[in-house]
Parts: sequence; C-alpha cells; structure tokens
Amino acid sequence: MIKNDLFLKALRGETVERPPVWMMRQAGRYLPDFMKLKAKYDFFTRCRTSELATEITVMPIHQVGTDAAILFSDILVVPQAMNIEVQMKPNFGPWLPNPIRDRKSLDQVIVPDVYEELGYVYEAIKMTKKELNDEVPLIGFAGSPWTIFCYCVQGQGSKNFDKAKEFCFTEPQMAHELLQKITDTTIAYLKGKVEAGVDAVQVFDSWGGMLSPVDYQEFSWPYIQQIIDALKDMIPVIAFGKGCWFALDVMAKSGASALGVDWTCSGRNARYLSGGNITLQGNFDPSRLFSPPKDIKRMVHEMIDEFGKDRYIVNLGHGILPNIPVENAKAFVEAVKEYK
Ligand SMILES: Cc1c2[nH]c(c1CCC(=O)O)Cc1[nH]c(c(CCC(=O)O)c1C)Cc1[nH]c(c(CCC(=O)O)c1C)Cc1[nH]c(c(C)c1CCC(=O)O)C2
Repeated sequence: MIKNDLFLKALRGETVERPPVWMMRQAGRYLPDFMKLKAKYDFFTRCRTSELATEITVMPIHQVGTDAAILFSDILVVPQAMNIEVQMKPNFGPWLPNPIRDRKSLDQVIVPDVYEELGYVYEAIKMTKKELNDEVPLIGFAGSPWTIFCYCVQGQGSKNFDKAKEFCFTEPQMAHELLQKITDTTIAYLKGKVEAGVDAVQVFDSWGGMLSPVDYQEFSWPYIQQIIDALKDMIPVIAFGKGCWFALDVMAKSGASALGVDWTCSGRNARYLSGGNITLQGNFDPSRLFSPPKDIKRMVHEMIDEFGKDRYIVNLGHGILPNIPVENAKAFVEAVKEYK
C-alpha cells in the first residue's frame, strides 16, 4: 500500500485533509541536479537508461516534496516506436526529419509490439517503483493521439501546427488512419505501463486547444475516449487538454477519473462546465511561479478556495518552465501542505 495516498484518494473523489499536489513536467527542466545529468547524457539516453530515468523521476519527490511522481520519459517515444524517426535537438526541441504527409509515408507507420520497442520504459517503471518504496504513487503518461499526430505531421514544434491541420482538412481519411494507428499503439503502451506498476495514467492533449470545438470532436476527443474506454477499469485516467475548456462537459462524461485544466479557465468555470462532480486538476499559470514565494503562497490558497479542497489535485496549468527558481517551486508545494 502507498503511504501517501492523497493523490489516489482525490482521483477516487474521497474527502481529504488537504488536496494533493504535483507539477506537470516536474521531472527535470528546472532542477540543478537534472541539469548536471543533462550535460552528460543526451535526451533519449536519459529516457532509455533505467537508472537515469529513475534518478530523475524521484528527484522532485525528495527535493520539492510533491505528492506523486511522474516517470521521466517523453510523449515522443511512441512515434519513435512506430517507425517514425524522432530526434531531440538541443535548444530546438523535437525534430522529425520525415514527417507523415502522404500515403507512402503513412504506410510505413507501424503499430509496434510495445514490449519489444518500449520495453525500456517498462524497465524504468519497475526500477522507479522499487526506488519510491511506496512513498508516493507513480504516474505514467502518453500524449493524446492528436498531440502526437501534430508532431508526426508538422515535423517539429509549432505555434499553430498549420501543416498538421492542413493534412486533416485536405486528407481526412489518411489523417484518421494515422490517428487510429497512434491510438492503437498508445492503448497497448499504456496497458504495458499498468502491468509494469504505474498507479495512474495521464493523457496529455497539449495541442487540443489548437482545434476549434467542432474539429476537436472529430480529430482529438474520440481517440482520447478510446484510450479511456480501454483503461478506465484497470487504472485511474487523467485527461489533460490544454485550451480545451470548451470540451469539459463531454470529458466529464467519459469515465476519466480527473480532468486537467489550464489557467485560461477559472476554477469556478471549470467546475461549472464539468458538472461539479468530477475531480479537477490544475491550473496555476506556470509563469506565476516567477512571483515572489509569498505571492505564490497566497495565490495557491486562493486557487484551492476556488476549486474546493475535495475532488481537486493542485497542479500547474501546463508544464513547469525551465528557468523557475527551485525555491519558488518549493513554495508552490509548501503552500498546499500549509493549506488549512
Ligand atoms: C508536448 C510534450 C512533449 N513532451 C511532453 C509533452 C506534453 C506535456 C507538455 O505539453 O509539456 C511530456 C513530457 N516530456 C517530458 C516528460 C517527463 C516528465 C516530466 O518532465 O515531468 C513529460 C511528461 C520530458 C522532457 N521532454 C523534453 C525535455 C527537454 C529536453 C532535454 O531534457 O534534453 C524533457 C525533460 C523535450 C521535449 N519534448 C516535447 C517538447 C516540445 C520538448 C522540447 C521542449 C522542452 O524542453 O520541453 C514534447
């Protein structure tokens, strides 16, 4: 049994003495000890070496005190396993030299044997679970099919993912074929993570908000729903959609245990749109961690007051930024622990 089970209680909707707290992208980025490992090993080496992934995963538990760990890895290991080349270029980000934009490249995309291609992730989970020693739960994750599709078609990060959207609107059948391959792989991948020992999974739809509410229901949501359907009886599922407040009503009926929201939607509005019963997670503006610690603490208490302490998981509205002072990240977590 897990000693600190606040996070799991909140996912089950149980009453808690205070809400749990973790931060998206808490493993890595802003921690000085992570920077040392980053200087020594390239990105996919850090992902593929169980010892390194484990060390990075547990860092924020010991150094910042979050109530849950999230495995150090990346959403882009999935397309990599699907026979799509993915590089991580320093100071640039993801780079996919052969983006999927026609029938020929689409036919080369495979639905892999996840145990063969992604076994290193499962090894890292097993090692991390041992290292965590049941202190806090471990979260596994995947990108949403739409968010993975964005990188596969665009070939790199983007402000608007225009090429990904162009492919959807000019070649909808091929787009859906690719989305389905990603979905099938992701379901198998996450089932493997559950078998390896994660305690919850989060689907990151980081670029769902690039779509109009109508297009979201065609190109993103149905695939997330397939993932939830396949996993919800095995493990709690958190669906995070950045900029997807417009879909909270549909998401609340999906069987997900919790919904992640970003800072552009107030806690009050998120409660209203999601019907008031489902656990919500979020939504501190990551840039607000630049504020002095005393302001962070006040704003965190106001945020908890607005969401309510139950059925709530304190988090940021998106990933922590790389240049946040560790002291400020600590203040964020401490504020939650001090909440009365
Ligand atoms: C869109 C997305 C990606 N990756 C991820 C998302 C969804 C969440 C979000 O929207 O932030 C998710 C992710 N990526 C990473 C994690 C591990 C856990 C954690 O950091 O808490 C998680 C959960 C490590 C990483 N993934 C990446 C790094 C930085 C590269 C490095 O360390 O060398 C890390 C620690 C690289 C990456 N990976 C990705 C980008 C755009 C980049 C470059 C920009 C950046 O630095 O974040 C794709």
